[in-house]
Amino acid sequence: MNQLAELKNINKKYGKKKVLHDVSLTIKEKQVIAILGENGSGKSTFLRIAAGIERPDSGQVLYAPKNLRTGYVPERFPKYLRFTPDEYLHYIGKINGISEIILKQRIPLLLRRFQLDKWSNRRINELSKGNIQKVGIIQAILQQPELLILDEPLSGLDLSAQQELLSIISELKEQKTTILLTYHESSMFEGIVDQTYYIKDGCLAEEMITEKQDMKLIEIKGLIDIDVEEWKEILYSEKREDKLLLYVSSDDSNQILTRVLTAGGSIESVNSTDFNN
Ligand SMILES: Nc1ncnc2c1ncn2[C@@H]1O[C@H](COP(=O)(O)OP(=O)(O)OP(=O)(O)O)[C@@H](O)[C@H]1O
Repeated sequence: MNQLAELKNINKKYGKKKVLHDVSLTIKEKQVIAILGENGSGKSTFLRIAAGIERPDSGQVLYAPKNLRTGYVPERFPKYLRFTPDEYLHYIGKINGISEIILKQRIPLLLRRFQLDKWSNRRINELSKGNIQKVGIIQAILQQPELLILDEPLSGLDLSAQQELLSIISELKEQKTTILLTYHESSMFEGIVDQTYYIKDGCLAEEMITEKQDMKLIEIKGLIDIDVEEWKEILYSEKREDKLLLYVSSDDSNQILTRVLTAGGSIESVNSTDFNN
């Protein structure tokens, strides 16, 4: 397998906060690599540096070939764009030097593949979160990137949009696109990811333990004034519309359920899940 990119001895600080400490990673072609870690551990920073969008304080990002085509989808794709998906994708395509003839073929095909064709003349700011996320992915794959970087691509989407996006990501893998991504919905990516790394205390380590924690996913509503996310037992939390999704170890779930009820919240559902941490 040929080497596609290499991040060498990357260091990054924000103010006094050291986020990445001497991090190195080799990305080989046709691999799907996951970068996992707790909230705030530096995953997005690492992905932005790998995409060439952010500069490290020291260290090198080397691509082979030098003009490697990279596509990057941020965790939050801008939702206030007043373009239609069609206009926006033409604009991005032109910036990337793709000819009008190719864009006229490729954009309608991608819009159809992502089931966005019926929305292609609506403005992006009028679309649902899932459809905006799909526009974000199309802009990244429009130039057929050799390296696709996805920052929490499923975050904030409902289950059917998540499954649809997952099948598109699997398809890209089958087409031999190299993918670097981060996510929290680990069980959904089983079978897609080839290698997993964790960022902890600024350092990157390859997955050592494949043992999964027995986890519960708790959906709650109605705890507006309490900062539940500060509860130390919560491994990961996510706001989704009016609900809050909490991932906790099964051992802690009863304690968390009691605390939610005591604080006046309502429990919408409790499900078993897995989550590599
Ligand atoms: N532009 C920035 N300016 C200042 N601090 C930043 C900036 N970007 C990130 N940080 C800080 O760097 C740390 C790492 O942030 P980053 O977004 O990379 O983490 P993450 O692992 O992606 O988190 P999450 O899982 O919550 O998305 C955090 O403490 C964050 O507040």
